[in-house]
Amino acid sequence: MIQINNISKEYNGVRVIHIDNLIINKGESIGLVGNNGAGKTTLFSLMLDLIEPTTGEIKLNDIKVNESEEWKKVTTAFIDESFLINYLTPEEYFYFIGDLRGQNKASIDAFIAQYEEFFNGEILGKKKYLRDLSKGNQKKVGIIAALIGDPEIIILDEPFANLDPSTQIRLKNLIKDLTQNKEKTILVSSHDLNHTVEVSDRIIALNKGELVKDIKTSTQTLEELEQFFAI
Ligand SMILES: Nc1ncnc2c1ncn2[C@@H]1O[C@H](COP(=O)(O)OP(=O)(O)OP(=O)(O)O)[C@@H](O)[C@H]1O
Repeated sequence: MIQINNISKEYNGVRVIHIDNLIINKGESIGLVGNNGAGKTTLFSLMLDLIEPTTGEIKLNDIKVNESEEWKKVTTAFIDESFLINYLTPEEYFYFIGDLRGQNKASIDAFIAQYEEFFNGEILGKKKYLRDLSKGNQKKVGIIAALIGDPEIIILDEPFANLDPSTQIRLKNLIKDLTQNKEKTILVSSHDLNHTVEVSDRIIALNKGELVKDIKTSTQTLEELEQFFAI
């Protein structure tokens, strides 16, 4: 469960996000939408204790993220390529993350073998450093590495961006599989309203740092969002 209380962040006196109260329950799959600069990445960064809030607090499974590291045992994220280690190959990076999450090499080999199709023959066994992969392929590595160790809370910032159409479809299926048994809490931000609606059971929209929509996904949601963003 994620609890957000009176969270705000200011830069040089300018408030870029403010959310009074928001609760995300275990098992929910959240799509976070909003125009450029709406505050999506800022919200994720606050949840992951990557930046200090100006006011308020965020709790992941009842743990205040800026007071203890315990939430890291159940939480994972891929925000951007700064989460990667550029001088490692994909395999070395997967083993490194596996090591952090108590997984041995054999279990990582078995884990990454499941994603052969997602990697589309461009990631494994190539002996390329992560810095030399295309942006889309770096993203594929980051997303799959984020899933190592079966974390309960998964935060993905714009996972569809830079991915080719085949991979976008595979990623949608992957997210749907992850959410199916309602054991995981998944937050995905995206500018693609179609994708977001398809993989999320609840949509949260930000506008200029304020929460302006919080709706259960239904057959009308895509149209509602398109109308909202058409203004
Ligand atoms: N370090 C910083 N210093 C000053 N302003 C910042 C800083 N980081 C973010 N901001 C501002 O906070 C606001 C929200 O940015 P954020 O990256 O969270 O938006 P976003 O919704 O993720 O946008 P996008 O869709 O373009 O990725 C923007 O106005 C941005 O310029």
